[in-house]
Amino acid sequence: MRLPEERASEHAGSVDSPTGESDPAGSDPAKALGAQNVRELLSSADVARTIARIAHQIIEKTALDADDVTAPRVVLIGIPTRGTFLAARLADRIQEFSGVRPAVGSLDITLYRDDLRTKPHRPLERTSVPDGGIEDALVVLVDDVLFSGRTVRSALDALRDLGRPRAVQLAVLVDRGHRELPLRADFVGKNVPTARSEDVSVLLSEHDGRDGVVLRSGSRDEGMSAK
Ligand SMILES: O=P(O)(O)OC[C@H]1O[C@H](OP(=O)(O)OP(=O)(O)O)[C@H](O)[C@@H]1O
Ligand SMILES: O=c1cc[nH]c(=O)[nH]1
Repeated sequence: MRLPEERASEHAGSVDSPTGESDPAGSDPAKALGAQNVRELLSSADVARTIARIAHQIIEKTALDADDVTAPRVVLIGIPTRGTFLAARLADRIQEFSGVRPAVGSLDITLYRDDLRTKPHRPLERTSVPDGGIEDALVVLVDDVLFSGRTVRSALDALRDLGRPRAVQLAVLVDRGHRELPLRADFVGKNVPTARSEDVSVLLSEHDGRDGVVLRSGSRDEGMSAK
Protein backbone atom coordinates (compact mmCIF):
# COMPACT_ATOMS: atom_id res chain seq x y z
CA MET A 1 0.00 0.00 0.00
CA ARG A 2 1.37 3.35 -0.94
CA LEU A 3 1.32 6.02 1.71
CA PRO A 4 -1.97 7.91 1.87
CA GLU A 5 -0.13 11.18 1.46
CA GLU A 6 1.35 9.92 -1.79
CA ARG A 7 -2.06 8.89 -3.00
CA ALA A 8 -3.61 12.11 -1.78
CA SER A 9 -1.22 14.17 -3.85
CA GLU A 10 -2.30 12.19 -6.92
CA HIS A 11 -5.96 12.89 -6.23
CA ALA A 12 -5.92 16.35 -4.72
CA GLY A 13 -9.38 17.96 -4.61
CA SER A 14 -12.62 17.75 -2.68
CA VAL A 15 -14.09 14.70 -0.98
CA ASP A 16 -17.46 13.20 -1.90
CA SER A 17 -19.92 14.05 0.84
CA PRO A 18 -23.13 12.03 1.32
CA THR A 19 -24.99 15.28 1.97
CA GLY A 20 -23.28 17.22 -0.76
CA GLU A 21 -22.30 19.79 1.86
CA SER A 22 -18.75 20.84 2.39
CA ASP A 23 -17.05 19.65 5.55
CA PRO A 24 -14.39 21.70 7.27
CA ALA A 25 -11.04 19.92 6.87
CA GLY A 26 -10.27 18.05 10.05
CA SER A 27 -13.85 17.08 10.89
CA ASP A 28 -13.76 14.49 8.12
CA PRO A 29 -10.70 12.24 8.25
CA ALA A 30 -11.10 11.44 4.57
CA LYS A 31 -11.12 15.13 3.74
CA ALA A 32 -8.07 15.63 5.91
CA LEU A 33 -6.30 13.41 3.37
CA GLY A 34 -7.20 15.95 0.71
CA ALA A 35 -8.22 13.25 -1.72
CA GLN A 36 -11.11 12.72 -4.13
CA ASN A 37 -13.68 9.94 -3.76
CA VAL A 38 -12.43 8.78 -0.39
CA ARG A 39 -14.82 7.05 1.98
CA GLU A 40 -13.97 6.24 5.56
CA LEU A 41 -14.67 2.56 6.29
CA LEU A 42 -13.37 2.41 9.87
CA SER A 43 -12.77 5.25 12.30
CA SER A 44 -9.98 5.21 14.85
CA ALA A 45 -12.39 3.82 17.47
CA ASP A 46 -13.58 1.18 14.99
CA VAL A 47 -9.98 0.08 14.41
CA ALA A 48 -9.43 -0.31 18.17
CA ARG A 49 -12.68 -2.26 18.56
CA THR A 50 -11.87 -4.46 15.58
CA ILE A 51 -8.41 -5.33 16.87
CA ALA A 52 -9.92 -6.17 20.27
CA ARG A 53 -12.47 -8.45 18.61
CA ILE A 54 -9.81 -10.29 16.60
CA ALA A 55 -7.77 -10.68 19.79
CA HIS A 56 -10.76 -12.33 21.52
CA GLN A 57 -11.25 -14.62 18.52
CA ILE A 58 -7.59 -15.64 18.50
CA ILE A 59 -7.78 -16.45 22.22
CA GLU A 60 -10.89 -18.56 21.64
CA LYS A 61 -9.76 -20.34 18.48
CA THR A 62 -6.22 -21.09 19.61
CA ALA A 63 -7.31 -22.16 23.11
CA LEU A 64 -4.77 -19.70 24.49
CA ASP A 65 -5.09 -20.13 28.21
CA ALA A 66 -2.60 -19.35 30.97
CA ASP A 67 -3.63 -22.47 32.92
CA ASP A 68 -3.65 -24.93 30.02
CA VAL A 69 -0.23 -26.52 29.57
CA THR A 70 -1.43 -28.32 26.44
CA ALA A 71 -2.33 -25.07 24.67
CA PRO A 72 -0.13 -24.46 21.62
CA ARG A 73 2.59 -21.84 21.71
CA VAL A 74 1.08 -18.99 19.70
CA VAL A 75 3.38 -16.77 17.65
CA LEU A 76 2.02 -13.69 15.89
CA ILE A 77 4.03 -12.88 12.77
CA GLY A 78 3.32 -9.50 11.18
CA ILE A 79 3.88 -8.84 7.50
CA PRO A 80 5.49 -5.42 7.01
CA THR A 81 4.61 -2.76 6.80
CA ARG A 82 1.43 -2.38 8.82
CA GLY A 83 0.98 -6.05 9.66
CA THR A 84 3.95 -5.73 12.00
CA PHE A 85 2.27 -2.95 13.99
CA LEU A 86 -1.02 -4.84 14.00
CA ALA A 87 0.68 -7.97 15.35
CA ALA A 88 2.14 -5.97 18.25
CA ARG A 89 -1.24 -4.41 19.02
CA LEU A 90 -2.95 -7.80 18.90
CA ALA A 91 -0.36 -9.19 21.32
CA ASP A 92 -1.10 -6.32 23.72
CA ARG A 93 -4.85 -6.98 23.60
CA ILE A 94 -4.42 -10.77 23.90
CA GLN A 95 -2.25 -10.27 26.97
CA GLU A 96 -4.80 -7.87 28.43
CA PHE A 97 -7.72 -10.27 27.86
CA SER A 98 -6.09 -13.65 28.58
CA GLY A 99 -3.04 -12.96 30.73
CA VAL A 100 -0.90 -14.72 28.12
CA ARG A 101 1.38 -12.72 25.86
CA PRO A 102 1.99 -14.44 22.54
CA ALA A 103 5.42 -14.12 21.00
CA VAL A 104 5.59 -11.56 18.21
CA GLY A 105 7.76 -11.48 15.11
CA SER A 106 8.00 -9.83 11.73
CA LEU A 107 8.50 -11.47 8.35
CA ASP A 108 9.91 -9.79 5.26
CA ILE A 109 8.37 -11.42 2.23
CA THR A 110 9.99 -9.22 -0.44
CA LEU A 111 12.31 -11.84 -1.93
CA TYR A 112 9.50 -14.41 -2.03
CA ARG A 113 7.18 -12.30 -4.19
CA ASP A 114 6.29 -13.70 -7.59
CA ASP A 115 6.47 -10.29 -9.28
CA LEU A 116 10.01 -9.32 -8.30
CA ARG A 117 11.07 -8.98 -11.92
CA THR A 118 8.04 -7.03 -13.10
CA LYS A 119 7.46 -4.52 -10.28
CA PRO A 120 9.66 -1.60 -9.18
CA HIS A 121 12.40 -2.39 -6.72
CA ARG A 122 11.29 -2.45 -3.06
CA PRO A 123 13.69 -2.18 -0.15
CA LEU A 124 13.97 -5.20 2.10
CA GLU A 125 12.15 -5.06 5.43
CA ARG A 126 13.18 -6.55 8.76
CA THR A 127 12.56 -10.16 9.67
CA SER A 128 12.57 -10.87 13.39
CA VAL A 129 11.86 -14.31 14.79
CA PRO A 130 10.95 -14.47 18.49
CA ASP A 131 12.95 -16.59 20.92
CA GLY A 132 11.94 -20.21 20.51
CA GLY A 133 11.41 -19.80 16.77
CA ILE A 134 8.32 -21.08 15.03
CA GLU A 135 9.01 -24.84 15.21
CA ASP A 136 5.78 -26.62 16.27
CA ALA A 137 4.19 -23.26 17.13
CA LEU A 138 0.76 -22.09 16.04
CA VAL A 139 1.74 -19.19 13.82
CA VAL A 140 -0.82 -16.47 13.14
CA LEU A 141 0.25 -14.37 10.17
CA VAL A 142 -1.02 -10.81 10.53
CA ASP A 143 -1.57 -8.30 7.73
CA ASP A 144 -3.64 -5.18 7.22
CA VAL A 145 -5.34 -5.93 3.89
CA LEU A 146 -6.09 -9.20 2.10
CA PHE A 147 -6.61 -8.70 -1.63
CA SER A 148 -5.13 -11.02 -4.28
CA GLY A 149 -3.56 -13.26 -1.64
CA ARG A 150 -0.13 -13.07 -3.24
CA THR A 151 1.45 -11.43 -0.21
CA VAL A 152 0.20 -14.23 2.01
CA ARG A 153 1.43 -16.84 -0.44
CA SER A 154 4.86 -15.20 -0.31
CA ALA A 155 4.70 -15.22 3.49
CA LEU A 156 3.97 -18.95 3.53
CA ASP A 157 7.07 -19.54 1.41
CA ALA A 158 9.15 -17.27 3.65
CA LEU A 159 7.91 -19.08 6.75
CA ARG A 160 9.01 -22.42 5.36
CA ASP A 161 12.62 -21.20 5.50
CA LEU A 162 12.25 -20.44 9.23
CA GLY A 163 10.88 -23.76 10.43
CA ARG A 164 7.86 -26.02 10.52
CA PRO A 165 4.97 -24.60 12.52
CA ARG A 166 2.28 -26.91 13.87
CA ALA A 167 -0.24 -24.83 11.95
CA VAL A 168 -0.48 -21.45 10.26
CA GLN A 169 -3.51 -19.18 10.48
CA LEU A 170 -4.16 -15.75 8.99
CA ALA A 171 -5.54 -12.59 10.62
CA VAL A 172 -6.31 -9.48 8.55
CA LEU A 173 -7.92 -6.18 9.45
CA VAL A 174 -9.69 -5.91 6.07
CA ASP A 175 -10.60 -8.55 3.49
CA ARG A 176 -11.52 -6.72 0.31
CA GLY A 177 -11.97 -9.78 -1.92
CA HIS A 178 -10.54 -10.33 -5.44
CA ARG A 179 -8.47 -13.35 -4.50
CA GLU A 180 -6.19 -14.72 -7.19
CA LEU A 181 -5.17 -17.73 -5.12
CA PRO A 182 -7.13 -20.29 -3.06
CA LEU A 183 -6.54 -18.58 0.29
CA ARG A 184 -8.82 -17.36 3.05
CA ALA A 185 -8.29 -15.65 6.37
CA ASP A 186 -9.13 -17.28 9.72
CA PHE A 187 -9.70 -13.92 11.43
CA VAL A 188 -11.18 -10.97 9.51
CA GLY A 189 -11.78 -7.57 11.06
CA LYS A 190 -14.05 -6.33 8.29
CA ASN A 191 -15.14 -7.77 4.96
CA VAL A 192 -15.41 -4.96 2.44
CA PRO A 193 -16.97 -5.55 -0.97
CA THR A 194 -14.85 -3.55 -3.40
CA ALA A 195 -14.39 -2.97 -7.09
CA ARG A 196 -11.03 -4.17 -8.30
CA SER A 197 -10.18 -0.61 -9.30
CA GLU A 198 -10.67 0.67 -5.74
CA ASP A 199 -7.98 0.83 -3.11
CA VAL A 200 -8.22 0.17 0.62
CA SER A 201 -5.78 2.05 2.82
CA VAL A 202 -5.26 1.05 6.42
CA LEU A 203 -3.78 3.86 8.51
CA LEU A 204 -2.04 3.11 11.79
CA SER A 205 -0.76 5.79 14.13
CA GLU A 206 2.66 4.14 14.44
CA HIS A 207 3.19 4.63 10.72
CA ASP A 208 0.59 7.09 9.48
CA GLY A 209 -0.01 9.39 12.42
CA ARG A 210 -3.58 8.21 13.01
CA ASP A 211 -5.77 5.11 12.86
CA GLY A 212 -8.45 4.50 10.24
CA VAL A 213 -9.37 2.63 7.10
CA VAL A 214 -10.35 4.43 3.91
CA LEU A 215 -11.64 3.29 0.55
CA ARG A 216 -10.51 5.21 -2.48
CA SER A 217 -12.23 4.94 -5.85
CA GLY A 218 -10.48 4.34 -9.10
CA SER A 219 -6.95 4.54 -7.76
CA ARG A 220 -5.84 0.98 -8.50
CA ASP A 221 -5.02 -0.23 -12.01
CA GLU A 222 -7.36 -2.94 -13.27
CA GLY A 223 -5.84 -6.34 -12.67
CA MET A 224 -3.00 -5.00 -10.56
CA SER A 225 -2.18 -6.65 -7.25
CA ALA A 226 -0.08 -5.05 -4.57
CA LYS A 227 2.52 -7.78 -4.16
O1 LIG B 1 -3.32 -9.67 -1.13
P1 LIG B 1 -2.39 -8.77 -1.87
O2 LIG B 1 -2.84 -8.48 -3.28
O3 LIG B 1 -0.99 -9.25 -1.85
O4 LIG B 1 -2.44 -7.34 -1.20
C1 LIG B 1 -2.32 -7.14 0.18
C2 LIG B 1 -1.02 -6.49 0.53
O5 LIG B 1 -0.93 -5.22 -0.09
C3 LIG B 1 -0.48 -4.29 0.87
O6 LIG B 1 0.90 -4.27 0.93
P2 LIG B 1 1.80 -3.34 0.00
O7 LIG B 1 2.42 -4.16 -1.06
O8 LIG B 1 1.00 -2.21 -0.51
O9 LIG B 1 2.96 -2.88 0.98
P3 LIG B 1 2.92 -2.25 2.44
O10 LIG B 1 2.51 -3.35 3.38
O11 LIG B 1 4.32 -1.81 2.68
O12 LIG B 1 1.95 -1.11 2.45
C4 LIG B 1 -1.03 -4.78 2.17
O13 LIG B 1 -0.29 -4.30 3.26
C5 LIG B 1 -0.93 -6.28 2.03
O14 LIG B 1 0.31 -6.75 2.51
O1 LIG C 1 -6.62 -2.15 -1.81
C1 LIG C 1 -5.54 -2.66 -1.50
C2 LIG C 1 -5.02 -3.76 -2.19
C3 LIG C 1 -3.84 -4.28 -1.78
N1 LIG C 1 -3.20 -3.73 -0.73
C4 LIG C 1 -3.71 -2.67 -0.05
O2 LIG C 1 -3.12 -2.20 0.91
N2 LIG C 1 -4.87 -2.15 -0.46
